Amino acid sequence: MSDAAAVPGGALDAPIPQPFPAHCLAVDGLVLERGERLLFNGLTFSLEAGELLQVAGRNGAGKTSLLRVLCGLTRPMEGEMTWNGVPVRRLDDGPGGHLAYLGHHNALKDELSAEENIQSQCRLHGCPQAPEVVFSMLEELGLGGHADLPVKLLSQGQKRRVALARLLLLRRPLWILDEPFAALDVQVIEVLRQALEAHLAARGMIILTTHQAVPVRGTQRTLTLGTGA
Ligand SMILES: Nc1ncnc2c1ncn2[C@@H]1O[C@H](COP(=O)(O)OP(=O)(O)OP(=O)(O)O)[C@@H](O)[C@H]1O
Repeated sequence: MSDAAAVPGGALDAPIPQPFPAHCLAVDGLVLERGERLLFNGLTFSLEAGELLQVAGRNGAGKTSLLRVLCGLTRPMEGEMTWNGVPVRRLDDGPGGHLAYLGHHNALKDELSAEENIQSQCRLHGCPQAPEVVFSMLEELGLGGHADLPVKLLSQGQKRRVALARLLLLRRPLWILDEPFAALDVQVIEVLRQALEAHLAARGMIILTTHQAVPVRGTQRTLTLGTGA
């Protein structure tokens, strides 16, 4: 099935979501070694409500590794993170947490449909959604006719769209996204671009890696790894 299947209007018509409270994240003095390579040493940055941080750097510079540290999937040798001034070991993505993470893998269960994948994850994260809300989001992302199929039957780009629909419905203030534009056709790139802008406008925060410029209005900063940071 063509990944260029229609996205109605090619745009997400959803209004800007209810604003989040003004959170802030501070990262101080992170040190990480991988396979005997020092990827970063004393890495320090902060992020305020409504800001986007693009993590840049050449292949192998440590971008994915940094996102994994932020999500608590990899433990740094040294360093501290605070969320609203309170030290945290990891940015919680469990029920009641503040984080939604979209990595290289979509983390979908192959045997479940798009709708079931999203419903189960939303319930697990403590924000159950009405079926019509899920279907409407899938429709926005051009998956209206595919909501009931096991996701193993979807193309790579369609699976990525399901993962994006889940991200948009999880309602978390901090999005951590690893190469979110990869495997998307131009129409869904536009949907994602608008979703990122709406998230920032609602005082959400975004940390993402991408090898392209981020075509999003709003406060953006760049953190380039592999420069002795
Ligand atoms: N589990 C691991 N064990 C050993 N080395 C690892 C591990 N995971 C990553 N690395 C190494 O850490 C370095 C940084 O990898 P990482 O995936 O963070 O880079 P990246 O900047 O995201 O790269 P790309 O742009 O290619 O996605 C690489 O040299 C990689 O081989």
